[in-house]
Amino acid sequence: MLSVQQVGKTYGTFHALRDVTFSAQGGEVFGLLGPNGAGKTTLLRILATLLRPDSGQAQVAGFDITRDPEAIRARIGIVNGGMGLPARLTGREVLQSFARLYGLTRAQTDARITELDDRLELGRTLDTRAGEYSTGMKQKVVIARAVIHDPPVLILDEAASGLDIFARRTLLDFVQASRAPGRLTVYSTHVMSEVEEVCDRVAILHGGALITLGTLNGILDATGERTLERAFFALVRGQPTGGAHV
Ligand SMILES: Nc1ncnc2c1ncn2[C@@H]1O[C@H](COP(=O)(O)OP(=O)(O)OP(=O)(O)O)[C@@H](O)[C@H]1O
Repeated sequence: MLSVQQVGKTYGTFHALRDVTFSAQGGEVFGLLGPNGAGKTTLLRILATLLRPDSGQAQVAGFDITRDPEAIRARIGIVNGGMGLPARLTGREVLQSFARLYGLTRAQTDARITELDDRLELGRTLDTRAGEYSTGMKQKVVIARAVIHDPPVLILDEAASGLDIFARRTLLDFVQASRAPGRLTVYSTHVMSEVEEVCDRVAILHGGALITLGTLNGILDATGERTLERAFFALVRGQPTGGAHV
């Protein structure tokens, strides 16, 4: 479902990603964990075909990021921090316009909106203009928009950031319930407890390098620590603190 081979990216002389290699399968919620600046967003932008790597290769949903970016864009949904909504449109209108872009019929769109209303508790967001949304309402519609076409690969980049506990709970429950054969969610965050709760496996990025990959229990066993946070500090001890300059 997702395969990354020796991907590297530099910004000028700064190594944001170096030699990152891993794969993730359908049926999993795959965590990407790392502190600010670790390279998570850079990696996710490469996987979403929004940014080209300087080196290495990657395939998403069976397609190559360099050769078939359009095929990948049709098969992924992405949520990242900077996404806005048109203030004058209601949530329903936002979802309907994206559904049209993806070629859904009116009946398919209505059925999908009903399903997402149920799963994401969209409620009154559907008929309220986006300009009047709270942060939580906005993020729910942004997530619904990302999955309106029912993509096999969902990429969430710090999707719980800024949400209150109710909206955060809805999001984490949605991610849990999205786990299904042939479907992959990539869940990127710097919040360890979110990884502990929803991810089947996690890759930890630090200074642009992948420093470990495994199940939560596997990482705890390997480091002899009791929590992911303690394991993280054990793993980064002695490593450079940021992407190095060449
Ligand atoms: N366009 C850019 N030009 C120069 N440096 C950049 C650019 N984009 C990102 N960087 C740098 O690359 C590094 C990795 O950034 P990235 O956004 O991928 O990290 P991140 O793990 O997503 O962190 P955060 O959670 O803070 O977004 C950071 O040091 C950042 O300052």
